[in-house]
Parts: sequence; C-alpha cells; structure tokens
Amino acid sequence: MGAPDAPRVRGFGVIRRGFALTPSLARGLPLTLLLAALSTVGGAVVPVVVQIAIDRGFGADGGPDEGLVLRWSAVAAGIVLLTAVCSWAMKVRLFVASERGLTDLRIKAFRHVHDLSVLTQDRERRGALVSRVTSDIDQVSLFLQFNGIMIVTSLGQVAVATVIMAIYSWQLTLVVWACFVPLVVTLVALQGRMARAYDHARATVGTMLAVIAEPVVGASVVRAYGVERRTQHRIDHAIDVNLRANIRAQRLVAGTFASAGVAGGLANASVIVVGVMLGVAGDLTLGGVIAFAFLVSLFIGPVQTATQVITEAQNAISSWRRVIEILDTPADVRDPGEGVVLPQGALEVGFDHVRFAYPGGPDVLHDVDVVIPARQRVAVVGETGSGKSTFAKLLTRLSDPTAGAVTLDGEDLRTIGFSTLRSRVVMVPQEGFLFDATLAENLRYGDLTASPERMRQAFSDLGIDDWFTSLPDGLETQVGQRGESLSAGERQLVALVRAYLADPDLLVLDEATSAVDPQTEMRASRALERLLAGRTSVVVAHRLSTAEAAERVLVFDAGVLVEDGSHDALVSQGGVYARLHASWVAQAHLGIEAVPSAGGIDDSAPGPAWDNGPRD
Ligand SMILES: Nc1ncnc2c1ncn2[C@@H]1O[C@H](COP(=O)(O)OP(=O)(O)OP(=O)(O)O)[C@@H](O)[C@H]1O
Repeated sequence: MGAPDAPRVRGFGVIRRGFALTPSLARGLPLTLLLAALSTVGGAVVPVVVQIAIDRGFGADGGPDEGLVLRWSAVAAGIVLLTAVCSWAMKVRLFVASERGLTDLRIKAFRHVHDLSVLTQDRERRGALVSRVTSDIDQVSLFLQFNGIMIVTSLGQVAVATVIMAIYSWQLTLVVWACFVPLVVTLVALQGRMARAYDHARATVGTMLAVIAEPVVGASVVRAYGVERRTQHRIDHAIDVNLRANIRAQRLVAGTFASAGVAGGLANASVIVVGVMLGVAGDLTLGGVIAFAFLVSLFIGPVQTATQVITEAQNAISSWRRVIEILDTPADVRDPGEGVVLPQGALEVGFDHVRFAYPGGPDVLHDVDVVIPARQRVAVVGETGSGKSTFAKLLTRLSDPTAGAVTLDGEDLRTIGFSTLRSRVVMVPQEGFLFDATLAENLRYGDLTASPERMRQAFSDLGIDDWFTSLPDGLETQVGQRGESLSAGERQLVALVRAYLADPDLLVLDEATSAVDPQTEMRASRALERLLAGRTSVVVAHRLSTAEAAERVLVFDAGVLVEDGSHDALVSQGGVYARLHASWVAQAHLGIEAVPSAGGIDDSAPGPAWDNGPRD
C-alpha cells in the first residue's frame, strides 16, 4: 500500500503531525531542552578557563599565580559536574517521553489498523502493514532517543561556540563559518534525494517483512509443493532490494559526512594561519589563539555530528510518515457510534438494488434486490467467483455497497452501531480462525462472559458433546497456532460452538469446503442444524445437501441474482440451479466426488463441494 487514501505529508509537516498525534512526546519538552542547553554550556567553559589560567595565572605579574589557577580549575570542575548531571537528567527525560509517546503512537496505529476495512487491509500485504506499526515506530524511537537530542545539543554547542568565538575574534569566527558554507549548500541540495532514498528504503523493509512472513505462515504449502528454492529466491530478492536501497541512502549520508570532514580540516588550518597573522598584528593574545583553537574543535565536532544526524533524520521522517499515513487513512467502513436501535429477535434482511465493485475493479454484484424475512433459512449458491462471499461480506458490513443499501429490519447497516451489529449478526467464515490458546479462550471470542458450564452446555445443545468429552484436556485443550492441533473438521465444530455462544439473531455462514471424515461431517451437519434453528440465516452453500435443507435458495451467476426459490421449485424450473443439481446427482451416482458448476462438470475439483471451492 502506498498508504491507500492518505494524503502525503512532507518534511516538517511530518514532524508537526507526529508531535500532534503524540502529545506526550512534547510534554515537558521545554525543560528537557533547557537541560540540553545547560549541558552544552559546560563544554564551552573549559576553553575559557584554559585561557584565563594561561593569560592571568601563568602570565601574572611577578610569576605564575597557582592560587588563581587552582580556583579557576575548581570552578571549571564544578561546572563540568553540573553539566554531567544536567545531561543525565535530560537523557532520562528524553527516554521516558519518547518511550511513552511512541507507545501511544503504536497503540493508536494498531487500533486504527483494526478500524480499517478488510478491503483496505487487503490492499497492503499484512507483513508490510505490521512493519508500519513495529519497525517504523522503532526507527522513530531510536532516532528520538539517540539522535534527536544530539541535534539539539549539537546546534546548542555550535551557537555557544560561535558566541564565545566572536567574543575572542569576530574575524576568525567569520573564517570558520565561511569554511562551512559549501557543506550547508550541499546538505540543502541533497535533502530531496535523501528523502526519496530513505522513503524507498523504508518501503523495502515493509515488502521484505511481508515476503518473509508469508512463507512462514504458509510453510506447509511451501513444503508440500517443494517450492523452497523459489520461495528462498523471492526472499533473497527482497532482502537484496532492501540492501541496495539502504546502501544508496547511506552513500548520500557518507558523502555529506565526508564534506563535513573536509570543511572541518579547512577551518582548523585557516584559523591557525589567520590566527597567527592576527596575533603577530597584536590583535590576539597567545592564550586567545589557543582558546580559539579549542573552540574551533568544539564547533567542528557538533557540526559534523549534526550533519550526520540531519541526514539520518530523513530515515526517521520516512518512518514517521509511514505511521502517519496509516493513521490518516480513513476508515472507509465507519462506525456510526450509538446508531439506531434494532428490535429484539430474529432479523429481516434487505438488499435494496445493491451494486458492488472492489476498488479499481468491475462490478461483481449487479443490482441485487432481495428481502429475506426473519427466521428464514437461506442458501446462497453459484459457481466459483459468482459473488456469494461478496454478498456475505456486505451483509456483515465487512464492506459497504458501491450503490444501494443493505438493511436489517429496514435500517441501513451504515446507521447501526458496530457494537449492536457485532452482537446481533455473526459471520462464520469458511476457515474459522482459531487463536493459539485454549479451547475455552477461543470460545470466549463468542461470548466473553461465558462460564465453563455454559461452554459445556453449548457442546451438548449442538449435539456434539461426544466429541467434546473425547478431548482429554476438555476446555483446557491447546488448539495450537491457527488451531492447527485440531483437524479441519474439528476447527469447524469449534467455530460453530463459538457462533452459538455469541447467540446472534442473524447468522451468516460461509460453508467450509474442506472435506472431513464422515463422522465429523455428521457432527458438523447436526451442530449446524441446531445452530440455525430459530434464527435468520444465510449460508453460502458448497454442499448440495445444505441447499436442499434450506427453505429458500438464492442462485448467483456472474454477480447477478438469477434464481430465487425453494429447492424443489428451482429444480422443476429447469434453470441454472436445476443443471447444478442434475450434474451433482449424476456425479453422486457415479460415485465420483466431482464438482459440477453452472457451466457444467468440473471433474478436476476435489471434495464434496459443488462449486470449484475457493479460488486460491
Ligand atoms: N478482495 C478482492 N479484491 C478484488 N476482487 C475480488 C476480491 N474478492 C473477490 N473478488 C472478485 O469478486 C468476484 C466475486 O468473488 P466472490 O469471492 O464473492 O465469489 P464466490 O462466489 O464467493 O466464490 P467462491 O465460491 O470461490 O468463494 C470474483 O470475480 C473475484 O475475483
């Protein structure tokens, strides 16, 4: 995602927006800056004391004045100590403020990622999205803690050194500044290129993480198809692209740092030459020339540091921009907050001339106009890609229609608060995602307050307590990552129990296509039967038996609702559904578990499902 719909924020705008989004970052900043300024003063004191000790102590009338040298040394030691304390306090404050601020930012960004519609999330690969909330924020944090304050202290030191140098000799001060003019010009000229180089480098980090994460998640597919080398090649390529992007950015940084070195050397040499000339002319004392030489190094060091830090700031700004872009991406499926109140009980569903297109694509649903009365049990069928899942997504407001409206009991879904919607409407996706936790914790996603007794009762209500009691650890069974310690069929059972605990008034179910053993299949059918009882239900059916059991069948073909009626009526009508049914029956008699589709029989597809199964 080049951040989907967020306007691009530039340079200082990023810093301003960044601070506005994280007020705790700026809180107490004036005191931190004051401490930073005080800690820079200490560094400038030493050359001044050296000058006083040389000119007034060693050069005192009547021989060296040891007392004076000791007194001034004590003063210098005190100031240096105080400076160290200021520096420590400043760093602690900075660490605390940046950690707090960036934690806030991380939480905000993470929440916002959740608010974005599934569609928006799909546009950026998940790994790249995660990188914006993790590694990009880490970059900003690192910069603020180690470099941000260095810019402040360095610029402070440069200012303090300039003032003191000017007090000693304004001519030499001008010479020093003149040596750095080319550096400033170079820096300004390279800013744009460096910003682009770092933007690219940060984007390649996101891509790299996405490319690495994908095969880790899909490790079994990678191994099953023996594509380790091809996968490794993709990863190597992404790493290589990132490496080259970083090198390109760092080359620019190295160039500016080298220019700073040249300017420093030039300044040192010029000061000695011009200083000696001024000394010979009687305009400067020996102590003054030595002090000035010290001050020049005090000036050059921070200028070089600031040069490097300013260039590295581009990296942090690029990262900050990527986080801000996420926060500025509007949540296209917006929660209306309180919203309208829905009546209790089963819900009536309406599609009022609904049209839908995925961003940048053609319409995939065309003028769908249908009413599903409360408590009706509906099956949605059609071949792969006909728009069944999209219909289900609109029904559960994972996306909003491009035109027309989806209604619940006559209320537009867009006017119903998310909390009401999520408690009344539940979607059971094809692959019920399970979290790496116990069975009980996974079931609680359906109802946070469910007690163990209620959970056990749910298994019993759905007629699958024989399976539940076969689990040695019962509710404490660990399901593994994505539920992989359970079989596909068992995961379906858990998903059904979870939906039952949520107790929705409208249940939308995308039937699983994976084939399971006959016993689990029977359990799942029984549980589904009981789960649907008394509720309005829309099941995206992949099994003909599910369509046969429904009161009403909606048939989609290329995004158009082409048939609508009971199973029997549609079979006798002799249309798309009848053809689907006939091919299925023929296949069943032949004992081949092939998958007929609206276009005929597809004998390459596996399983008992009657469309081609999921595209991927
Ligand atoms: N996220 C997406 N972005 C772009 N196009 C999409 C997206 N999801 C689906 N489509 C397209 O929309 C059309 C309808 O897809 P949909 O998933 O609704 O079909 P389906 O009937 O549910 O198919 P299946 O039975 O295989 O799940 C297809 O042409 C598909 O390619």
